[in-house]
Amino acid sequence: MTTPDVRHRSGFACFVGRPNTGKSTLTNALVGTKVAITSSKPQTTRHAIRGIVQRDDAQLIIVDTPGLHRPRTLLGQRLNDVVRATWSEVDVVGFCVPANEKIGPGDRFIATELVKLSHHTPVVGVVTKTDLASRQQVAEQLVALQDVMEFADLVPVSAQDGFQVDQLADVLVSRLPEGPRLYPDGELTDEPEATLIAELIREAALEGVRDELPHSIAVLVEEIVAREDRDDLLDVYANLYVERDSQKGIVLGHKGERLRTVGASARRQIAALLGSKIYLHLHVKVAKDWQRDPKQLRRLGF
Ligand SMILES: Nc1nc2c(ncn2[C@@H]2O[C@H](COP(=O)(O)OP(=O)(O)OP(=O)(O)O)[C@@H](O)[C@H]2O)c(=O)[nH]1
Repeated sequence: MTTPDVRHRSGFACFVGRPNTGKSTLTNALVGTKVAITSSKPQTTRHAIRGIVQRDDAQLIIVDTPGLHRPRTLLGQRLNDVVRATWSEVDVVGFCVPANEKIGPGDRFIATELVKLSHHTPVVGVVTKTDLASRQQVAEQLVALQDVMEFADLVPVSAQDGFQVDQLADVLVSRLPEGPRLYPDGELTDEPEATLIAELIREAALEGVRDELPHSIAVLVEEIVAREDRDDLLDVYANLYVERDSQKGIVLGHKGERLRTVGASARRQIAALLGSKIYLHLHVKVAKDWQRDPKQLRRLGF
């Protein structure tokens, strides 16, 4: 229960950083196993919700961002625009740098971008994977990180052994505005995995084409099976349904390139969700006017 002298806070956070810096693992450590059903997300964010930290005094919603890349193509630039838009929509950003790796050009590139928004969105420096470094190394990394940009706060954590995970939650929560829960309790879910996976794929597929295909994509996970003779690999079979042939083209992209990107992005998230390597078999199908056909709708899980 919220005590009268502590005001309830709620809002959004995202973690940014080079690939492999521990963002997903940290999100999972903060959130536990509860995942939000993104189809019921509040209108305040257009981005995939990775999880919700639910406390008596706060609700912290962690959203996902695709990685920021040095743009080489127009698509790369567009993607980066999406990333920046997300960063400026959240209440607090966590910039993740692992304790056991030297800060490099990739980190500095991200920092240059973060500095631009740090006057209106607080950026917390997060030194991750502290269990892989000595105390001395962690201390040095904190100092080195401070040289990269000015942070609202600095927190070393290990998602692996739980070191300072609660403290990080406190720091992030302290940066949220006062406000009521954005999700009622009931919307945190232990949804069947297939529903969550379908939602992750749908979100990935909508990224960047939401305006063109706002409500025209549905995803059905047909099967999740363990690969024979392997205990570390799951095959996930999913179909992505659109209403018209023209929409199929949009989803596939030139020579199927867009679908491959969508698949790769969804695969990473599904792997994080299931804690296993996965192979995603993703196919696009046209289900004519599925939004108006109750039979189709039921089949697609609506
Ligand atoms: N020892 C240790 N390993 C960690 C920790 N956090 C993450 N890892 C490992 O580091 C690797 C990358 O972690 P992820 O959470 O996937 O990193 P990410 O930043 O989300 O990666 P991308 O999705 O590629 O951007 C995985 O093998 C994790 O198991 C930690 O606190 N300690």
